[in-house]
Amino acid sequence: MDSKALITLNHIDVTFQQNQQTALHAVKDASLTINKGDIYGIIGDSGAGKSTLVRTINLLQRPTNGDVFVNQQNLTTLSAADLRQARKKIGMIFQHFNLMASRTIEENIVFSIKRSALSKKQQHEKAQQLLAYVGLLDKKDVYPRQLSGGQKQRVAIARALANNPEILISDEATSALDPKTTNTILDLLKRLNSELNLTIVLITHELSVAKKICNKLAVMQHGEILEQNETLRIFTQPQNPETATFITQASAENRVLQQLIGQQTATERLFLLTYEANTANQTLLVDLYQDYQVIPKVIYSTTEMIQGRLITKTLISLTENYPESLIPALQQRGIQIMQQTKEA
Ligand SMILES: Nc1ncnc2c1ncn2[C@@H]1O[C@H](COP(=O)(O)OP(=O)(O)OP(=O)(O)O)[C@@H](O)[C@H]1O
Repeated sequence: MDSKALITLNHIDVTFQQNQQTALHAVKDASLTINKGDIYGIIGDSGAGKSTLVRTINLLQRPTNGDVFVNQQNLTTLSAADLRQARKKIGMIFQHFNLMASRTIEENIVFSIKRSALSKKQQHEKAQQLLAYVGLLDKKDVYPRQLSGGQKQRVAIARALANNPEILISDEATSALDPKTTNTILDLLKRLNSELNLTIVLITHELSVAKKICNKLAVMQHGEILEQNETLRIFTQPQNPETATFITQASAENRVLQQLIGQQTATERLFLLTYEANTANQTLLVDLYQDYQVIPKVIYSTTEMIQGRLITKTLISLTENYPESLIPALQQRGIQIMQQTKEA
């Protein structure tokens, strides 16, 4: 086993028996490795199996088949008492915060360490330190209903940290928040990762979240992991055509693209190019003219930051008689190129 690996999921299957005749295969033969210090994103459509797979990491969901290793320890073979100990090292936050409405913010945090070796006084000191860390010490005596969504998620994060976890699982933790609050929570998660060396496993259906903080991604579809790689690679050079289709369809600009593609005439061919906006690529369109005497029409172009790198997406139109060797030549330059056709 890889010695840097903190979490290894080995050939995980999860099947839900729906009735005597039918079973739903929610996760199919999924294997992945998460290293210490990763912010590892799991992306994919609704129902792809993301939550089910991630819930096997702390055995909230027992796999039907396969092994779960955390710190080289196979959790599936542990006794109930050892599993309880192992789970303490894995904190979790959720979309709907899951705070206890009848307890104050401080009591919510104390509750999760009430069986620890700490004295009552130490438990309260710890809760207050954690609230200070997430910037909410002044709210320690209020109840969850008196907080905004972003503040509730900060409390949930403080609570998840109370047992000094090595791993934090975030299941759509920003999905109920507005974009500005989402950014503050993502900044906080990044801080936990760099200051506390916390490994984060993050489920999201928002590609912008994955682009902003994940260093690695696994893409799931119909229970299977289609592809796993560094975030930049997934968005710029996906190896699996279904990954490429998923990230294009799930992207914010897809509607605009579909509209433009719908206006395509019979004699033109549209291609979506994705590439790093570096000096070599600044002359891309001029190079196409010089090398192939084609003049691509630029229909749409956008640039965004992924993992600190500027990535450009450009929709170009070529006349139908473009030279075929142009496509492999672009791919050789590290440019991802996808032909776009009108949806049936
Ligand atoms: N406890 C369960 N019993 C039966 N079926 C389940 C159970 N949990 C999940 N499923 C089914 O397994 C499949 C995968 O669900 P899962 O929640 O893992 O997907 P997801 O990718 O996290 O989706 P979403 O983003 O909508 O939460 C779905 O078809 C879901 O209905």
